Amino acid sequence: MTVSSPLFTDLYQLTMMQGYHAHGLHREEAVFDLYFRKPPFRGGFAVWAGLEPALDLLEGLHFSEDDLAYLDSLGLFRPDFLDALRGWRFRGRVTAFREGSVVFPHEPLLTVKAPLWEAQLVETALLNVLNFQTLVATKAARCVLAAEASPYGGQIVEFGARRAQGPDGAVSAARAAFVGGAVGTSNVESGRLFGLPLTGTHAHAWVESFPDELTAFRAYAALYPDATTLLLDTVDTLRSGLPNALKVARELRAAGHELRGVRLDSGDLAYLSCRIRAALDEAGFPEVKIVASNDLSESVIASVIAEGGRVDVYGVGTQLATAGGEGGGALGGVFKLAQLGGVPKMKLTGDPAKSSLPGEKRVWRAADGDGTFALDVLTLGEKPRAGQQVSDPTNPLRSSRLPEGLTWADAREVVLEDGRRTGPAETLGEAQARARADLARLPAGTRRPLNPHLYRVSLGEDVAALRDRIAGELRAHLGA
Ligand SMILES: Nc1ncnc2c1ncn2[C@@H]1O[C@H](COP(=O)(O)OP(=O)(O)OP(=O)(O)O)[C@@H](O)[C@H]1O
Ligand SMILES: O=P(O)(O)OC[C@H]1O[C@H](OP(=O)(O)OP(=O)(O)O)[C@H](O)[C@@H]1O
Ligand SMILES: O=C(O)c1cccnc1
Repeated sequence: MTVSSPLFTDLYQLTMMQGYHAHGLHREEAVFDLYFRKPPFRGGFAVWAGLEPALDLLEGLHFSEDDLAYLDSLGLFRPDFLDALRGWRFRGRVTAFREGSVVFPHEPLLTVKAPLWEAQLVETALLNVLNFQTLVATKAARCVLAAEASPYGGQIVEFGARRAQGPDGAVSAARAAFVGGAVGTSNVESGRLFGLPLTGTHAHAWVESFPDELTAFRAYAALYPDATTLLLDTVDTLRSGLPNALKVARELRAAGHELRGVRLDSGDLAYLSCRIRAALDEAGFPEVKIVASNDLSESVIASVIAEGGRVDVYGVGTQLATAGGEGGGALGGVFKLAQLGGVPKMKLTGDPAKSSLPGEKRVWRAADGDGTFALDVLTLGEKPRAGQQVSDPTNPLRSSRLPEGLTWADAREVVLEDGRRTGPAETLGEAQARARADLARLPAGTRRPLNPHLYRVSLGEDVAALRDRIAGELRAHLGA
């Protein structure tokens, strides 16, 4: 299976495609919006990730003879439809936030404008790639924000391949974690695929494989004299690991090298890192880094720092690669029809948060005088102006007037035209830099990990009026 296979979709997309084809609807121009309704981890934001792999997927999509033979074998698809899939490719336009952007609920993150059958097919794969990578990038950003709150600084590396949801999960989690601010991964295949910096220490098994800890430490240092990080807790962190590591650090220095780091993998990481920092400093090794691991999460990192911990690098595994924790596990991004053949469409439900927003929308982001993001506004095209009325997408009763003094920017770009990229693919470094810059522009309360201030995404009057008109028509049709 590759994700660029057109069969990486739900069966109903293909059965609908055949139906659109049979009814002559397939070439109708459709507009679909991809968005989520709730930020993950009960936080205030998400870091948008997975766009470049999603564009690769759209550019490469085609039905091979094998794909068509398999579809034929299902006994569901007619020869004329299968014939029409020969030479089929995605020819749509995609407008999206650039990767690494900080994004919020209810705003279209990516809009597909394409013949209906093309847009319908790609829903599953787009959501698969973008939901997961956005979730993991957001988790990484939360860990990075926690680590950087330390007066001494702190970095995140991704250690999660052994716990990730399958090989694909591990590889895309490593990529997404980097977008969210992790500085490296332990997974070598991810390093190769994406050019990510690789990082690593050694395991308990290394120490257990030698007659004693000191011999094991010396053997590792002899092999990697400029890249050794020693794991301290196989025997006893303070009574054995630390004194043995100090011995090896002195021996390395005498031979013209420096010990790179030590790793803590159990016990109270705040207490132990303080004790070890003091011992390393006192022995003349202030540059030796302290790495910590053991079921870390943004809240453990914050706790270690609140207690004065001196960890330099946090190796985060399970919680990062599986995006675990409350409000994690999955991002509920959706892909909803907003317009067909020029006619705005919406899904009406009893729950206003679940109704979709009709029309072809633009996302505008406002910044205040010092560059801090102020709010996002969706319009049918026009740039918002001071004094205009805007309203909450889920509660029309909550409305306000746009203040003076905001600078407005079109938040998205056309990234695919006629199914082809409009420019070169961005590098992961660019995406990571964008995430860092955007996170720095978030209001502090929105960055807060728990019970954050909810950043405002509002509807311009034109979008709200269109939604009210169509909702009214749908209700009138029901006789409601
Ligand atoms: N100062 C701290 N504040 C908050 N959480 C911490 C702190 N120090 C360690 N932790 C976390 O507490 C948990 C302790 O895990 P655990 O009970 O497994 O302890 P342990 O000493 O590592 O034992 P084991 O040897 O079984 O791994 C881990 O998730 C660890 O990251
Ligand atoms: O964030 P995490 O999921 O903890 O990932 C990193 C962990 O993976 C390794 O040990 P492993 O968990 O395989 O064994 P251990 O629990 O016995 O250390 C490593 O020593 C870390 O503790
Ligand atoms: O290199 C390490 O220390 C490492 C890698 C993966 C998982 N745990 C630790």
